[in-house]
Amino acid sequence: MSNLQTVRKLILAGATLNQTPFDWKHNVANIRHALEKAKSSKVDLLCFAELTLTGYSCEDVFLSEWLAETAWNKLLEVVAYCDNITVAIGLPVRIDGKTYNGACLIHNKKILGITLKQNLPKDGIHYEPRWFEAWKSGEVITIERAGNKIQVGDLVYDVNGVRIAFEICEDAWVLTNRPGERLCKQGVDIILNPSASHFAMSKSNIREELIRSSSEKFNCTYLYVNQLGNEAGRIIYDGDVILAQRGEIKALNRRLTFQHNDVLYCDVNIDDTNATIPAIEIDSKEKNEELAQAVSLALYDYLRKSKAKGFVLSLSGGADSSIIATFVAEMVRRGIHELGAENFCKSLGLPLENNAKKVVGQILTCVYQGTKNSSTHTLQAAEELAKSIGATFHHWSIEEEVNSYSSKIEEALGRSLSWEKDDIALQNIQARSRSPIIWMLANIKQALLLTTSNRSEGNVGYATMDGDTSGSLAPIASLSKPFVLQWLQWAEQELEYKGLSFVNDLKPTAELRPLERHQTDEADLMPYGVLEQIELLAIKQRKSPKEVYSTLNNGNEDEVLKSNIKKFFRLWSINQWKRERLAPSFHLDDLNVDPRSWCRFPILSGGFDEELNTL
Ligand SMILES: Nc1ncnc2c1ncn2[C@@H]1O[C@H](COP(=O)(O)OP(=O)(O)OC[C@H]2O[C@@H]([n+]3cccc(C(=O)O)c3)[C@H](O)[C@@H]2O)[C@@H](O)[C@H]1O
Ligand SMILES: Nc1ncnc2c1ncn2[C@@H]1O[C@H](COP(=O)(O)OP(=O)(O)OP(=O)(O)O)[C@@H](O)[C@H]1O
Ligand SMILES: NC(=O)CC[C@H](N)C(=O)O
Repeated sequence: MSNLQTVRKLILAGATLNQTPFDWKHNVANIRHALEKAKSSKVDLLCFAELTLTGYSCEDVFLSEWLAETAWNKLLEVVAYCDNITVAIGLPVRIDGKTYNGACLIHNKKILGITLKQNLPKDGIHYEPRWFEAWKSGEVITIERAGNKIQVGDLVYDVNGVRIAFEICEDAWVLTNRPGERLCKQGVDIILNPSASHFAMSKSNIREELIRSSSEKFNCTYLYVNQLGNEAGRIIYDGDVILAQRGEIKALNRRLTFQHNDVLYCDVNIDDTNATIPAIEIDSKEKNEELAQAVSLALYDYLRKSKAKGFVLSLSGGADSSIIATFVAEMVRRGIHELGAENFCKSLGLPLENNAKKVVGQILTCVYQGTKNSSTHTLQAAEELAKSIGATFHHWSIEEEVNSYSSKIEEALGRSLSWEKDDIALQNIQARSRSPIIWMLANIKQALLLTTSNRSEGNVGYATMDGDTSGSLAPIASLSKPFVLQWLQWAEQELEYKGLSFVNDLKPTAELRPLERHQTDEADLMPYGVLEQIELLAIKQRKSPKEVYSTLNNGNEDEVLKSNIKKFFRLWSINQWKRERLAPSFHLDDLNVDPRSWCRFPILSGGFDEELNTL
């Protein structure tokens, strides 16, 4: 930053990295790679995301002594690469048996200090207070590491006449106690915000507006850098780098890249912001498009990080399994487009293949598993879709297995089973008979079995445990059925998956009862639109049954609505155990029912009995 004193111009950069919890070799190499890029572009100040060294999602390992100790040693390795550059890098810091979430500022191979996060997120999917202590605003202490004294806490740094400070992720989202409020009074020029902010549909605009308005409010240059990709299984980070000056976005990258890292540079003038050279890349905020990109990246990261050889899917030709097959095809298309066929195949341990459809054939195996209750329409829909995307497709009947189980039970009970008496059991045995054989295929192929559970059925337990819930990854468990249905229409048109036309012509049905009974999901449950409305009020807005009713009934008595609300709350309560057993799922929507990331509810409860009786 040699010329800072006089003109206060500098090249600012943000580096978003796809890290993995305590994968030291990869994480440090990735940091180094981004650093080299920045140095060769003569960057003066480079900011990485929150907890970049360890990864954001080390969970209870953050409570150990060894993680912070190793992170410190890795930090020293990174410091040694920081010649002629100022670098901000996130890591956990352990002081007196407590862990803090820190951002270290390094200038020309010297540690200037470590800022500690003051506001810890505890809402939605965030559980930071379990692992970290919040730092008190205004406090600074000195710690010793290997004989060196280091300032930590609430710091403002002066680097060649430019005043730099931090807000660490949630520090910017809180309504009170924002560090920025105090920093702007101290005349800070640049606020750096290293973040780990999860993807949720339509959240990106909110994030950008937060950064823009922060730069205006604090009259400063504000640089925000998010984590990238599916770091640890469930949560996807957008990987956005946003630079704003005094109320104007000056630099923005395209989110959700398949690359390991993305460095965005901007020629910044601190005093005359009109002289800053904007660097704005095109990034789509359209909900269906951003979802396609996020799920594609999530599947890609999950596959390469789990080192599995591909995916196996029980493909019924219905919406849920078909959207998942389409997502896998889309992951291949986007991955090849961005990385090139060679890098894409290499990163997944696949033989080189330039044709995207053939790559899908290597990665995805789909099986239609019919019974006498399956229709030719669903078989055709499954087969046409699989063929159109290039997936490997098998078709077999599980009638023999279903009959074998049923006749053994009949013999043991000494009576015949009937649809009148044994409806649910006769449905479930079909769903369960599909499971052992498809798991066997997954074992043989060393592949991951994808389960097709969606959020609407998760709400009410409309799935057979260890039947259609079988699998080790649930890509759409946070998506509602209405969203799935409209996305498929969009994908047929906009992404040109013409093979979806048969799928899009069908009505959701489990096909578990005899065909002449014309089973449909909505007849079994309630219209999906109604279910979604009740869910929004009952789960996201946490309203009581009475409040849900009074919000939806438009002032009129509505017995059907009452009965649907009762059904929802009853089924919701008795099926918590099923949600506890769902396979790990991607967090795609901030209304999510995954008890291990978003929504906690007792497994055993009063089930709203009293509240429902007063409806
Ligand atoms: N609190 C609790 N804690 C632990 N376990 C509990 C429990 N309550 C019941 N259970 C156990 O759960 C069992 C019942 O669960 P489960 O066997 O899954 O079956 P269940 O939930 O009774 O029935 C499955 C429902 O899903 C529908 N389904 C199935 C398959 C596919 C589709 C589709 O849309 O394609 C729909 C089907 O029409 C039916 O309405 C009980 O037999 C009991 O053993
Ligand atoms: N005939 C079948 N062949 C293969 N898998 C099946 C078959 N029927 C059901 N399944 C599996 O069970 C899952 C659950 O069925 P469900 O009906 O909920 O979903 P879907 O058939 O994909 O979509 P929709 O509900 O819109 O018909 C399917 O996604 C699929 O994985
Ligand atoms: N890592 C964090 O502090 C997350 C903060 C914030 N709630 C977000 O979702 O972006």
